[in-house]
Formats: sequence, C-alpha cells, structure tokens
Amino acid sequence: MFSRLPAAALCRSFSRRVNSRGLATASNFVNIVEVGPRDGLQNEPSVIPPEVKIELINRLGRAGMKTIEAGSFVSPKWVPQMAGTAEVVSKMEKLPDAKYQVLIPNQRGLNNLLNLLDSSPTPPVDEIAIFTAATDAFAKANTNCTIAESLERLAPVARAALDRGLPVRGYVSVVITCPYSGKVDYKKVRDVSKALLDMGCYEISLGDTVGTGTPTSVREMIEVVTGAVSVDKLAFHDTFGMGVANAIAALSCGIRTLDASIAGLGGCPYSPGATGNVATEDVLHSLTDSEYTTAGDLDALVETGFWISEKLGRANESRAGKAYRARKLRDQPKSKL
Ligand SMILES: CC(C)(COP(=O)([O-])OP(=O)([O-])OC[C@H]1O[C@@H](n2cnc3c(N)ncnc32)[C@H](O)[C@@H]1OP(=O)([O-])[O-])[C@@H](O)C(=O)NCCC(=O)NCCSC(=O)C[C@@](C)(O)CC(=O)[O-]
Repeated sequence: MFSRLPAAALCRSFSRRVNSRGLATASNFVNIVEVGPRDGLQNEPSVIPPEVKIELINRLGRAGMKTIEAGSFVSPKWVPQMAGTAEVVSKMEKLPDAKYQVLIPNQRGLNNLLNLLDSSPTPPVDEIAIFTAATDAFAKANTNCTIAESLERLAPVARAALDRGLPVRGYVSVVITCPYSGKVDYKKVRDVSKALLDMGCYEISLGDTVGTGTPTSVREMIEVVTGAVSVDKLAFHDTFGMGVANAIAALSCGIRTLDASIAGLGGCPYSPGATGNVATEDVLHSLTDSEYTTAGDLDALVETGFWISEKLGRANESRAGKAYRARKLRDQPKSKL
C-alpha cells in the first residue's frame, strides 16, 4: 500500500520536481502537513504537560509524517495552551528527513523564536507559518486587527524570517464562511493569498475554519483563487465532517498539500462552534489504492491517534482510525485479548 511507504521511496518512482522548500514532489504525491501538535492541541480545555506534546511530535515523526507543526509563539493570554512551545521544540526528537514548523503571529513571537534559535546548538525548527484571514471580522477576533493591519504586521516578520533562512508558510482562515460575517467573497481569499505570496510565503494553506465547505464550494473557491495564484502553492485545511470529501475535491483541482490533524484534533479557539480538523488517518486511508501517494505509516498513526485521545480524555474523531482499531481487535487471536 503506497501510503505506508516512506516519502523518499514513493517519490523515487515519479519524475522529480523540487519545490521551494527542497522537498521532492511528484505530480501525484500528496504532502500532508500534520497540524495536530499545534492546531490540534491549542483548543484543549485542560493543561497538557509538555512531555505529552513532545511524545506526540516524536510519535508523528516516527510514523513518517514529513511536515509537523510543533506549536506556536502566540500570546499566552490569547492561547494559553501553546505557552510552553519553546520548551517543547527544544526537547522534541527532530528527525533529519522531516520539517518542523511553528506558528508566529507578530514580531514579538518571531523574536522569541530567534532568541531560542540563537541559544540552541542545532535549530529546533526549520520554518515558520504566519496567519491572517479572508474577513476583517475573523482577523479581529483571532489577532485583534484588520486584514490590512495584519498584512502590515506580518510583512516585516516574513522578511526577517527569510533573512534568517527560515522558509515561511502562510495561512488564510475562513476561506468559505466566516463565523462572524457569513459567506466569504472568494476574491478576498485570492487577494490575501497573493499578498502573502508576495511577502515571500512558499505556500498558502486555505483554511475552511468553520467547516461549512462542500466539494462544490471548495472547487468554486479554488477556481477563483487560482485565477491569481499558481495552483501548486496552495494547500487545503478543513475543520469539519466534509474534510475528506473536500480534500479529494482539492486534489482534483491540482492541490497537492493537505493539512490534517491526528485523531481529528483541534480547531481555532476563535471559531465558535467549529469542530476538529480532518483526521490524518482519514486522509491517508482515502488515498489508499488511489492515483495519489503520500508518506506516513497508517498503522502507527492509528495507534498514535488512540494514544493522544486517551491522554486528552477525549474521543478519537478519526473514522478510519476507529475502523482499523476495530478490525485489529476482531482479527486478534482470542488468547491475546
Ligand atoms: C496577535 C496577538 C498577539 C495580538 O494581541 P494584542 O492583544 O492585540 O497584542 P498586544 O501586543 O497588545 O499584546 C497583548 C499581550 O500579549 C503579549 N504578547 C503579544 N504578542 C506575544 C507573543 N507573540 N508571544 C508572547 N506574548 C505576546 C504582550 O506582551 C501583551 O502582554 P502584556 O503586556 O499584556 O503582559 C494575539 O491576538 C494573538 O496571539 N493571537 C493568536 C491567536 C491564535 O493563536 N489563534 C489560533 C491560531 S490561528 C488558527 O488556528 C487558524 C489556522 C491557522 O489553523 C487556519 C484555520 O484553520 O483557519
């Protein structure tokens, strides 16, 4: 099964193309960005010990995830759960063939990261992600400023990060619906994506933060955005039950990077009513025996999904994870149960 092979092995069988981050890509190779340790955990109500976050990142790396968002350097007053990110990234196991990124909201966050890099013998992270939104209402709720103000704030952050050799990924939230101002104008998604690319972002992740997207609306949105932005620089991120269907719709439009979160964890604290992200296990399962290939050991990810769900005392939201676990229990000899 392709999805269980390491990325390097998968890529060898395709004509190689190297993107701006140096990762080998092929026309049907899908990069999955594992956002569980950041987006997945940021909204959890109880304090998660750093050792659990570190173990989660380590397990995801060992399960073959090639891009892992390890945490964020945001204000702890806004998102208390991410307060210990410096400790987490300093102590996590950093595998040489994986990329680790952190989310940065402003110059203060970047300075905190750069101080950490300066005092670390080896860089704990490889790149940063910056974020804004397609509506002023959401940008204000999430970052206390309008879109225009956020772009003004982020431009020097991106420049400084690039000067330090840190590639920058861009997020645009609420690309379909805004929880505060309703249906989103896709032209705004296009313009904000372009502004982030002009700042030097190597890729834009389009977030259906509320999770109201359907394959039809996702295609419509991508069609408008790709009028101005090259398609291989887009990624798709989803937070609700249409995630897998929307991910497949995005792939059919040429998107080759998908954000996903182990066990379907997460969501933005400033998107009221939204449930978790599309589960990594579900995305991997949906690519099984398909025209697409990806990295990641599905068995190890299923176990990791159950492990973190148990640690958090919550239900595992991955349908595929639950089905694989049930099958394994069914197939196990009775003596081992
Ligand atoms: C942007 C700000 C900081 C503006 O917040 P603000 O209140 O306007 O900023 P401020 O400069 O007035 O700072 C407020 C306090 O925070 C401190 N502070 C300020 N910055 C930092 C920092 N970097 N690190 C540590 N501390 C910081 C600052 O020092 C001050 O402390 P005080 O003086 O009151 O003691 C705030 O709104 C913020 O941190 N927002 C982040 C919210 C967030 O993390 N949301 C979730 C991530 S986005 C997401 O999940 C969506 C995504 C990306 O996954 C895609 C999708 O699905 O849509």
